Amino acid sequence: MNTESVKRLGTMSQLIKERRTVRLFTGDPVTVEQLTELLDVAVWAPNHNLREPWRFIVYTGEGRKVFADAVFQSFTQEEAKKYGEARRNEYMATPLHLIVALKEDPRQKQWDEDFSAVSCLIQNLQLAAWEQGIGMVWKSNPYMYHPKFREAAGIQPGEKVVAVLHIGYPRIIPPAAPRTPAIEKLTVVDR
Ligand SMILES: Cc1cc2nc3c(=O)[nH]c(=O)nc-3n(C[C@H](O)[C@H](O)[C@H](O)COP(=O)(O)O)c2cc1C
Repeated sequence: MNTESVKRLGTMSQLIKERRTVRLFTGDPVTVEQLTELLDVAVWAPNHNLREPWRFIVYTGEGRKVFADAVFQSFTQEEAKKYGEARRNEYMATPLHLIVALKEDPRQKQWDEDFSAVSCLIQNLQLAAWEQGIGMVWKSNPYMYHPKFREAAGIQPGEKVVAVLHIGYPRIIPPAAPRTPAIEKLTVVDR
């Protein structure tokens, strides 16, 4: 599948099934304006009491160095030597890096609701982007929890990084990994 065939996708069901996580991007830019439009779709995610518990930080252009440096700061000396350079190059070649952060509520119920809402928002974003031929990978790397990464990336105390998303036009779209039919995980209670 290429970008053109992504654009031809028809129904919402098709869009959901055909979206793929993209890890390799072309050099074509995705602008902050494009991202903002997509986020303005994504924020229609359901969220309890309309708390809108999210915040976004995007790194683009030279700002990608800030992101790369933040990740680098979380590395041990050995890790930095092993893949520091490769990671920097990869980050500088990817159009956008987006952090989606959750404003953490100290109340458990609200925290759970808000985390769920942010997850809904992220999937909205992935689908809205895919409709435009834009791909991304949702990352959950250990550096997200590292104090040095958090500080260098601009994460505030009381914020949880829910996702780091690397965003761009797909260079390679991976084949779909099959899903287990829902019936196999469905318990029907009818009496
Ligand atoms: C919470 C979450 C964390 C993820 N973390 C990573 C990650 O760290 N690295 C990665 O390559 N993909 C990550 N993914 C993407 C999944 O690997 C991907 O969704 C899965 O392989 C299915 O592929 P698909 O999205 O193309 O259907 C993550 C997805 C989710 C929802």
